[in-house]
Amino acid sequence: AKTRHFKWEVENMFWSPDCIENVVMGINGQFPGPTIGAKAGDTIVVELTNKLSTEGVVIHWHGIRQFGTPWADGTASISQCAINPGETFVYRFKVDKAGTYFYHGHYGIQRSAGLYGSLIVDVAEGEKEPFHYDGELNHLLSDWWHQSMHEQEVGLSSKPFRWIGEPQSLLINGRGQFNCSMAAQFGNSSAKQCKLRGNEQCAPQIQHVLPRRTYRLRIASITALASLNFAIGNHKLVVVEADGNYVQPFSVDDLDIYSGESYSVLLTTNKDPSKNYWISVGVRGRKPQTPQALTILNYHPSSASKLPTSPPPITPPWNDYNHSKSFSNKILALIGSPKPPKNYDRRIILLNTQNTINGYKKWAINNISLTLPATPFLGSIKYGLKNAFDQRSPPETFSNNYDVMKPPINTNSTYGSGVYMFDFNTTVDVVLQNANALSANVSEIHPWHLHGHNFWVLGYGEGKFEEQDTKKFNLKNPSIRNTVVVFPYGWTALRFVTDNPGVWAFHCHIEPHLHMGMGVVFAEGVHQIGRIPNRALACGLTASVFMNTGRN
Ligand SMILES: O=C1O[C@H]([C@@H](O)CO)C(O)=C1O
Repeated sequence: AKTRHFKWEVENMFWSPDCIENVVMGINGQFPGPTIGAKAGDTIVVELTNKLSTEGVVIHWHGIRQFGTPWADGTASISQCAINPGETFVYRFKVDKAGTYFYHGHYGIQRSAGLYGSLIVDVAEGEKEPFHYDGELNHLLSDWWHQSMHEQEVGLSSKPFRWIGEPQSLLINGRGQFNCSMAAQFGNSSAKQCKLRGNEQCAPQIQHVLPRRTYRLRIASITALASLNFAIGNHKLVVVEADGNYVQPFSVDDLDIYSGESYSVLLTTNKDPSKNYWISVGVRGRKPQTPQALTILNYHPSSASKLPTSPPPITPPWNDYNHSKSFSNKILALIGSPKPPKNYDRRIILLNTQNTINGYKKWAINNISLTLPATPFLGSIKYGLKNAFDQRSPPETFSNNYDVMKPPINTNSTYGSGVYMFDFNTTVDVVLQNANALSANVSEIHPWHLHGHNFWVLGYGEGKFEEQDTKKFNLKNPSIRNTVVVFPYGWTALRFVTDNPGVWAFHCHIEPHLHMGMGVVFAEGVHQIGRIPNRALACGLTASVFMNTGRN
């Protein structure tokens, strides 16, 4: 195993992700940030210098569990203090599991500013994947607004509330076309045909393939809001990996991907090699106002500038949830994958609701809207600093007479920063319960992401979760993931083992929703954690501890 060293500088810079110039948060002058490639067992060292000059920064390594390094999880207020302008923080962690991962900002809504990139972990030297491929192609998917991150944030925190709206563009590897369409000549767009030379920042990255080969397509979604559908014209996709875990292979025409998820699919280049084919990405789950993102699958030796001969694949209708559910239900663990424990030690039911607090629009979990404290939980729990956050345990469930199918009768909610404290090495079941939002007949999609862990997806259901639903839990071959969707008016059940000492965020991966309070904090085994680097905790009340004792 190797140690891979990187020196990164985070800075704001002018960039044209969708052919319109904006400001993006880049790394070393690049947007998206550099792709990290590694092998399972390697140690990654990123010396991150904040060159933003007016705000702090942190980076979360999404899908990396941080066994033994909980201070490197990159969550401001949870695992570390934000890195101040001019300061450098060293992230050092092991990538123990092969898979398709990514990294992104986890402070304020910096992910919406474009602070993200890919992290790809191959199997260790001498090891083999359980499938064969000749080459691989990476697709990091995101959504993009012309309004700046700061304008978006102020809108979300204002009274009256100003919603960010739907994205202006979808980006594939940081590239989209706002004022033109690659497929305008096929008549399904009001935009004019793109006349790109190819060297523009917004020019699509053409994916080049050889005929009669098998490719591994890595697809990851780092969107701030949009749920996406990925398809390639005339080609089937065989799903083999989800969030760094192997799945029982199955074939689809298109796949839904929610923010925070990743997949690998196998593509066989067995179509007419004298043609090129569309790679398309469209919006699902919210009424779209954003055109499809397009790029081209270019078969050798066809010219890369040759457009496909037919229109791009049609994205399934945004509200065809049966299509989405059918896809989710097909995702099962590869035979031989670790199975969940048969029983759980503790079950928490988390109801998500849209609420108001003093007229501000928020999201709440069991009627508590998460606010992050000034002192990172990792330090305040370890040092027993009781003034640092709410000491009361957050509720384990919600009122039995709450009607999840109707808007809340009382929209009021409260702020909170309590922590679910779990006994070490126990089995926890979480049931995510969706509900009607503030407006009647609206319930939204929420992809939930757990830090520090993978979990088993035991099942999905409609309406309110009932005890008898546990009979339908899949304990035989549930998929293993770190992000899972909760469908409108439905519930999702998952199970995990508290085997990783640390403090871990569990939250909706929609960036504005997390910012509006849609998350909870889990902690386990914090007292077993050894020395935490001072740099991680040199803020808030933990800074005072260091000043008084001279050491951590
Ligand atoms: O959090 C959200 O707020 C808006 C809407 O509910 C109120 O404007 C929306 O679509 C969200 O997802």
